[in-house]
Amino acid sequence: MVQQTTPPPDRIQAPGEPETVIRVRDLKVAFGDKVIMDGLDLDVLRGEILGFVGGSGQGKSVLTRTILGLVRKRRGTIEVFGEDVDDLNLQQRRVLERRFGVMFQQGALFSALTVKQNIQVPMREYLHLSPDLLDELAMVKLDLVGLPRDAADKAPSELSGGMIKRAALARALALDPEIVFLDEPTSGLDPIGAAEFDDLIMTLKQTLGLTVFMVTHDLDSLYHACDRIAALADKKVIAVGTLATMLASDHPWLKAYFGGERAMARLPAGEQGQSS
Ligand SMILES: Nc1ncnc2c1ncn2[C@@H]1O[C@H](COP(=O)(O)OP(=O)(O)OP(=O)(O)O)[C@@H](O)[C@H]1O
Repeated sequence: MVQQTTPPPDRIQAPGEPETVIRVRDLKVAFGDKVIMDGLDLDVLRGEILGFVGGSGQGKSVLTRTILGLVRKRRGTIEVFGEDVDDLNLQQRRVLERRFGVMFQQGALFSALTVKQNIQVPMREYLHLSPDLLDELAMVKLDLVGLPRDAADKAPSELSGGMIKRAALARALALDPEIVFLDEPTSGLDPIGAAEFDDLIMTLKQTLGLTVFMVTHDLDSLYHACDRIAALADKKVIAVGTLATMLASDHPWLKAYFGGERAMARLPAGEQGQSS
């Protein structure tokens, strides 16, 4: 007989409520005796763009790498698609990895490979396809991110900053992931290029149903592209919610971040009255 177990109250999903695709609880990460996170909780919901903010060196990239299994945690649980990652064997882990796409800071393309070959790196690792099919798939990914097809045979050094970001995104999308992790995707882009990149992410979210975990310092991205924002300070996620939630927070770091002159100047008109 199959034993029925009742999920704990915080796991029961009300009808119509978005699924939690990443669920982090009581996470502790440290390097030696330097504690980076302690008691961190975070939910990422299916189909959302979650903007992740925090001061420099607070651990945003480390959290991403911990969720990806690249940094070992000291304590806590990380569940992805409802599975505790600690319970997965090597094969299950590889299956899970295929559902992730990752775009590291500065694109991190292999400089000795062409754009097409870069996009094909994850495909070669996980799929067994003919060279022709690999080429066709790479072209589909180029189209998807709005790169011209003649970019395929170029070296990363021949691309503009904006094109490098798009190529890196194409590689992150190589395996048709369900969740993409973007580490400061618009850094180094001019405001027009950054806005175009945000539009691309929003379009991909709509058309592919992607869930996006985006570490960013870009206020415009936070205001215009993100469905929710999570803020990291004091080794924890101190607030999570819409921009209005951030603006209403009394936490000193959030007040300084979102209430500062630069942030206020960029605030969408509808939110202007939210912060004092
Ligand atoms: N492998 C490592 N070994 C030791 N310390 C590390 C390691 N990786 C990161 N750290 C430290 O962890 C802290 C958090 O780093 P992290 O790169 O996550 O910050 P961040 O919030 O992403 O910063 P930024 O916004 O500047 O990119 C830093 O103090 C960093 O020096």
